[in-house]
Amino acid sequence: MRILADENIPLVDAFFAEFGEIRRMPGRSINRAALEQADVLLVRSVTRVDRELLEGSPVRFVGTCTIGTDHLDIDYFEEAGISWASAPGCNARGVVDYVLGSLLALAEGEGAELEGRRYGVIGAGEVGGRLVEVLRGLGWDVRVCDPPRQAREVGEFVTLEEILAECDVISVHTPLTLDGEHSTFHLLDQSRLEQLRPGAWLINAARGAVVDNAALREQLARRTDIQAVLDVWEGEPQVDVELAELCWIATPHIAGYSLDGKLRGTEQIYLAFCASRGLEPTVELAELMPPAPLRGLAFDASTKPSELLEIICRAVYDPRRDDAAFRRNLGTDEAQRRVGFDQLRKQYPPRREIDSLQIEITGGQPQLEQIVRALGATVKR
Ligand SMILES: NC(=O)c1ccc[n+]([C@@H]2O[C@H](COP(=O)([O-])OP(=O)(O)OC[C@H]3O[C@@H](n4cnc5c(N)ncnc54)[C@H](O)[C@@H]3O)[C@@H](O)[C@H]2O)c1
Ligand SMILES: O=C(O)[C@H](O)[C@H](O)COP(=O)(O)O
Repeated sequence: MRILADENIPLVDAFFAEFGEIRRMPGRSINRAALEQADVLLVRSVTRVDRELLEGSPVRFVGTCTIGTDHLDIDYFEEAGISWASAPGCNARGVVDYVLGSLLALAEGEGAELEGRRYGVIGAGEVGGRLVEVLRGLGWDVRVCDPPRQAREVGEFVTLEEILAECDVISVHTPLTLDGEHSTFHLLDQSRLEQLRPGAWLINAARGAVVDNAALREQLARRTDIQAVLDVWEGEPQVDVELAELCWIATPHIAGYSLDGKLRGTEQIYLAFCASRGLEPTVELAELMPPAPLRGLAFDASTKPSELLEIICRAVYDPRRDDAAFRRNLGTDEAQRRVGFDQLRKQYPPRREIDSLQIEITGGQPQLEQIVRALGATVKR
């Protein structure tokens, strides 16, 4: 079997070498010619995989080691009988850690208290659902807008208009969809952005085009009270420099780039591939995952709740590090900025996830232990 893989898929050899010869390429360079000799195509989000790319090729399995599927033409795969798989939820925790780190940075910069604000989560699936759980676990006031879920389940959902009118912090976690009843292309367009509350914070770590970037740039330029955190950009790797400069945190689509999340993405595609061929999986991620450099932290009962939250989150990940690197790249010329965007992602330093930490609180303290549990970490006894 001939496998063509994006060069940025980690552990591709460990999981796929037993099935045949693996060829690697930059994801943005994968083309029809490269696929003439491929039965299996493994991609990330930067490769558009559709009829134009695949028609006439021997490819019979497409796996994307990502949560998002907006770069795949799934209707075409089904019409052409091509098996496919994505990696739902693989890096959702990394995005939650990114949002927490961004909230801490915003709170510090704006001199605001996080617990006094009202949170609106738009799209409560793998990422948004976990985020809601964490924020509510911290005892914060959270509203959820998810019309597709609302149509299927009983739950406490609100409309997008209510989120805009009532929430001080809005975090967007929908897929990018271009059509259908709940299409999300420019879900936050000019008229909705105009409805942001005074002092609102907007976070988008979903897909760039869910927020109208030009309209957001205009809002941020006009209203100095609102703040934005953007990890994803319309037209990336191209970035609207003026918009990026107006953001509180700006990063090159790395919110979900925890090492754990990336490796789980490869594992999930391996498992899906085995299932599609009726094969018994033989490789286990647990045996390949390197130990985390930071296993645990210890506090005493005098620690303030806000300090505990800040120390735990920042010990694992602080998005200001990625923001600083991203801004250095903004200063280069346009061609270099696009290359730099991809390079920052390709050379991303290993980052682990908050929920792998063991936290000891000597003397016990129920409020502190509740924060640890809300973050998904373990209280060490
Ligand atoms: N920045 C990153 O590194 C990164 C990492 C992981 C995922 N993502 C992106 O985050 C997004 C969410 O991922 P996920 O795994 O949670 O997806 P998911 O499919 O599990 O959840 C998406 C949720 O959005 C809801 N939704 C759909 N249309 C909506 C609408 N119009 N209004 C409100 N809600 C709507 C769905 O019902 C669903 O519950 C995707 O766009 C994904 O590509 C980005
Ligand atoms: O959809 C996802 O899983 C994320 O957006 C993921 O972080 C994308 O990473 P990429 O495939 O672009 O490396």
